[in-house]
Amino acid sequence: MSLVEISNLSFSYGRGNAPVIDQFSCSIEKGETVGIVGASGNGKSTLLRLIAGLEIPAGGEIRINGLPVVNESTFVQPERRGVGMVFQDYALFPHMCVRKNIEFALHQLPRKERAKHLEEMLELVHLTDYKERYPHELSGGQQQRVALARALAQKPAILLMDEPFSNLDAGLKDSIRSELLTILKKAEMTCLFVTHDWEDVEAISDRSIHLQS
Ligand SMILES: Nc1ncnc2c1ncn2[C@@H]1O[C@H](COP(=O)(O)OP(=O)(O)OP(=O)(O)O)[C@@H](O)[C@H]1O
Repeated sequence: MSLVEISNLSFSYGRGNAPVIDQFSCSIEKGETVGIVGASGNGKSTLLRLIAGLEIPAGGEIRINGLPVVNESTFVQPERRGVGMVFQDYALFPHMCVRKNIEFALHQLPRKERAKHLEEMLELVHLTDYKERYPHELSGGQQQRVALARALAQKPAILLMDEPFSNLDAGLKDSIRSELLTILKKAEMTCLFVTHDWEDVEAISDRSIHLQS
């Protein structure tokens, strides 16, 4: 069974506008890292938002772990889908230190478990020594790792990442890509990410999906 199954998904921004996603279908296996590529504006970010539950499709179905999260009669709220999302700008809370940014994702755990899980996440992304720093005191790559830790902390079934490397300079990209690959494989994570860059696809994905406009 595929972890994510998308069938005949359609979506447009506003009634009467041309569809951004038109009868799109694909499936993703557990543990796979899949890159979504395609021309600018052809709906890559929208597809991630639909899977996360941040947009409602006009038609079609998305199943996660065999259960429908959206179809004509079902809509499962984003926080109940088992989806972690890393946004293009990382969306860290600027007034919270690294520790608090990650703890935010752990609020439903009992205090003791929360502390243990926080330490595990910090170790995974190599930021144990940075936990009291604020986002503006971190490099782009370190901010990306905080966003990743926050998304992974919720133990999502699938991790969605929108242009995860776009804010990094060329020098950082190589090392961050290989670090990310190690983290994903260590966590046995299923991951779907959007990119413009074929080098990202070659570096970290098992395969790619070309989204046609
Ligand atoms: N909130 C919105 N309201 C109206 N139209 C939107 C909205 N968000 C995106 N669009 C339009 O929908 C289309 C798909 O946008 P989307 O961001 O999914 O594309 P993308 O493939 O991720 O683009 P890029 O590669 O440039 O980031 C674009 O034409 C965009 O202008």
